[in-house]
Amino acid sequence: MVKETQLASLYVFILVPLLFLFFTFHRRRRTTLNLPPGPPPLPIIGNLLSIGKIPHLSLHLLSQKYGPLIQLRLGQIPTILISDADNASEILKSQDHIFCNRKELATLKRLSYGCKNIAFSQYNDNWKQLRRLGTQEVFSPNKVISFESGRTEEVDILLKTISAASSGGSRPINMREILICFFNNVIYREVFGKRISVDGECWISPIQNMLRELLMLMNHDFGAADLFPSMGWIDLLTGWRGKLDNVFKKMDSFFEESIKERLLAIERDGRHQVYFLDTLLNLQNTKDGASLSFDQIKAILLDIIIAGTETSAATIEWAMTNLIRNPVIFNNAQEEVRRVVAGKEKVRVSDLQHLHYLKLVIKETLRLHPPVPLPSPRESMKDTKINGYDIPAKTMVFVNLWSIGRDPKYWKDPELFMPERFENSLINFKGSNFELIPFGGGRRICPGIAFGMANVELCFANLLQVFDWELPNGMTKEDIEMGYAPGLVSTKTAPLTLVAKPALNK
Ligand code: HEM
Repeated sequence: MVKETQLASLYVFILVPLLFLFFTFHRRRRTTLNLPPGPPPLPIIGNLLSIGKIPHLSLHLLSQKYGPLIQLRLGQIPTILISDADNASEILKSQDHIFCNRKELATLKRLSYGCKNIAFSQYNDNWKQLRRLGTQEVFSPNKVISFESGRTEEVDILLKTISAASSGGSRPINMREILICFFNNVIYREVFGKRISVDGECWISPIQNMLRELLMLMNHDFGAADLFPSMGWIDLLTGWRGKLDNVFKKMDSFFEESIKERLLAIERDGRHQVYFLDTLLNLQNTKDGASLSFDQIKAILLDIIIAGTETSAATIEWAMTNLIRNPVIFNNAQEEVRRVVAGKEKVRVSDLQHLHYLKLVIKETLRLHPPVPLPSPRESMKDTKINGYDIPAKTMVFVNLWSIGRDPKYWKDPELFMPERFENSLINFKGSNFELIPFGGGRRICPGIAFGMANVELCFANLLQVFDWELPNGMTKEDIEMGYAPGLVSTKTAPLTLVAKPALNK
């Protein structure tokens, strides 16, 4: 057995000098590097206080002061922040092969079966396999088309729910609640082949509460293990780890139950439509050996549910907010929908291709209010340079999509809501124009753009066709608050409340 005195000498004569050499070398290396500018970090916590409650706003202010490429230290993690299109293009296009890794965060790892999903996986074989299968089998254009009738039915239920909730235009309705409920039902139907709730009951369903808890934890509220990897035990003391375990267990048993139910339903009634879950289960035993594990399947279900619901609901809530604040634009959009639909009661999928102005309204909404203003951070996979600055390997990278959409270098009057700015413009949001990247870019660009837009456009067009919208009595457009609530998905501090009257001029 090693004696205590031997251990003490080992510590004093070997470990201490080694640690000293490590830190001296590390510091010297960092000081000889040409690092980007940035606010001076505080001891231990670094620039953590700069993140604030609404990270995309606080970080935007920092970029106004220090520039579009900033260096920060969040706890122990060296970080850079990108806030303009030129640097974003460098990260997401020219050097995408170096920056397409996701930073592994303990919080997200716990919730995603050890990063076995697409969104939080590092750039490794797991991600490559899932992304390939996802693009070919799950998010493909054929799948978008195959859900057309379910999507249409859900829109019809939504319109009835709004009519009932507003009692012919006499009661204001909470747009956020109703939209989140709608998108949950659409996504659940597409995933499991069933609705999540009976009409109007979304907010009291335990599943809905579980999802809200999940999203709150995925907000950029880091656990200690994320920022001080050597001190992850703090999360046990603060109760953070317990909270994660608790939500994870609820989510996992919800997935297990839903999968069991689906398998039973197939056995009982046969399979009339191939839902997302069916596609994933079929990929469990493929001949080419690219089989999915059960954990990977549940992790992808998580991807679809968290990525597909609140993002789409936020897009329409912001679009309606912008319209109600700009009556002329509202009128133009509504007039177009009613002209194209010409006498029909509702907008159908085939009408959407003719709704040119409506699409400009959505594009302008995504520019001003990207639903994911600060996507989950990337990590550099090796030492590199951007604009002459050194970026060491393992640097965490944030790209502020909110700042990019409002950069006066690219956008005239960036704070104004002007869909016409896209008239005769070739700029699209599919990842090739870096001044407009609400879905991100490069290898990790959102694979659900077509799904998201199919649901958003049909729902939004019908809201404009079927109802006339007003602010509740006594409220003017100046009273609409435009502040942001904390959260990974950007929403207004207070939900938009509107009165829906059955349309007169259809
Ligand atoms: C308006 C709706 C949506 C918006 C604004 C949006 C936005 C985004 C953004 C900004 C990212 C991060 C990209 C990056 O890191 O560069 C992302 C990733 C992702 N999105 Fe979406 N999304 C939407 C809808 C959807 C839908 C409907 C689905 C699935 C059905 C989906 C699935 C995903 C997945 C799986 C990823 C992770 C991709 C990866 O890391 O490889 N999204 N999304």
